[in-house]
Amino acid sequence: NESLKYGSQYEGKRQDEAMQKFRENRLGQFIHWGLYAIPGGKWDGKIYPGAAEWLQSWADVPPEEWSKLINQWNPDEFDAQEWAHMAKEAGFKYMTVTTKHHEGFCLWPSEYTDFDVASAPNKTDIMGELIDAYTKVGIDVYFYYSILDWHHPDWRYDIKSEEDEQAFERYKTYVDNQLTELVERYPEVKGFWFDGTWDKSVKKNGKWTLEIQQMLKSLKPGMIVNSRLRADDHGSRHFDSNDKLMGDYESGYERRLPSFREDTIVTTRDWEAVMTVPENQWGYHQDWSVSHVKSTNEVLEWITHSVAMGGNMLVNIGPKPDGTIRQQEKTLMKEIEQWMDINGEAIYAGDYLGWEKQDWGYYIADQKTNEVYALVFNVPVTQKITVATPEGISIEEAHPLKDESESLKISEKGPNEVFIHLPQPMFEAPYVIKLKVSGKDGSKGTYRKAKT
Ligand SMILES: COc1ccc([C@H]2[C@H](O)[C@H](O)[C@H](C)N2C)cc1
Repeated sequence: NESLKYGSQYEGKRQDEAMQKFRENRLGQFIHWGLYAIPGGKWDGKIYPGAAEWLQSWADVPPEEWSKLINQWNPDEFDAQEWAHMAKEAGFKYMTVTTKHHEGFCLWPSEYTDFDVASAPNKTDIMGELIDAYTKVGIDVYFYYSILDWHHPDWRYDIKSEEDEQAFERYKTYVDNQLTELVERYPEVKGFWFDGTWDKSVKKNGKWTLEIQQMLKSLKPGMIVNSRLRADDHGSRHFDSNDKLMGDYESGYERRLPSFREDTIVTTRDWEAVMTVPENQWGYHQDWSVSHVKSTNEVLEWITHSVAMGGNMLVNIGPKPDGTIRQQEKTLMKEIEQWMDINGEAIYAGDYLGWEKQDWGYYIADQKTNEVYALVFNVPVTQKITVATPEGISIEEAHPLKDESESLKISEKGPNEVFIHLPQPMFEAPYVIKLKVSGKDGSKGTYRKAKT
């Protein structure tokens, strides 16, 4: 291990209350909103199938032309309470919203730029409305902030000249000022989700990325910052040159999940996956036929897979330019609500169990109660699931969360292996079973050692 000045600052999971709450939240809502919602993936009459919030890039729109979209920013149907209510009903425990995406447009009245809502026809302070409405219903709010900024004249992809150096110094001050402004204006914010940090200019400024983290934590003790912000002394990102995680949790899983076979190392740290409902649309795209759109059961499996590996999941919505939520996303939130109303106890405060992964689905252990859940996604034609327990641990009872008064038949399969017989007719939604487990040492049988 070499000594690094701007690498990882501590090892292991933060155990303070703020981080414990992040870890127990497990299920969050990601919101991508900005000027990109106005064209919604279409420019000069052409639909671009790529991510709608990247349309400026796909359609190669000059910044000064893209910036004119500010004159069309008028979300007159925006109702933060409605969004917060839908999110609360769906069972989201936290929410992360774009304050500023790569386009550089600020969804709050910033004193450091005119490219913000204060300079648009509709001057609503979107960040203020959202953090008030979501906090009021008990949902923790986090801010997404893109370091990459296609609008700001001092942004640089790389630092190759004295002029670049001076410009980027001005840009760093702009960012520091905006981040300070966001925490001071919205002190209930719980943490920051940084993005747009892959370019050389940021990788050459690892010290700055640590200073941002330290500044935020001094502004608000307990503040949570993702690994994607950080570069170390040598430009290594997320993990420093000694392979130590930087930031408070790993945020490398974007539209992909760790594998139970190869990646159980993730269970030794806090992490969060983020996912889109279409294959790859974060901002509003008017034509979702351009790619596969995940069904509710697919989204539920993403959520379950993340929690079963000891991580969090942010499910994304991309609101329309008028401030309303598209029907597919409203339906999805309603269906998540219906499933979470019955099965949320297996998700909230859920964690990695470590029993042998089975093809029928996932195990989740409750961090606090030590209850064990089997979440069945792949219906077995044998009409029973195999549960193989570690030495000395056995399954006493099995009750479906749908109706806990029901008991499922358990039969011996072999040493430390039982069958749990599933009800007929087979079910259409992920079926969650609460297992009553006994252990040789009297523990509740939750075998927690993560295979690293
Ligand atoms: C270069 O590939 C990228 C770059 C940025 C992203 C951005 C998306 O716009 C969205 O904000 C996602 C969370 N982020 C990683 C996605 C893919």
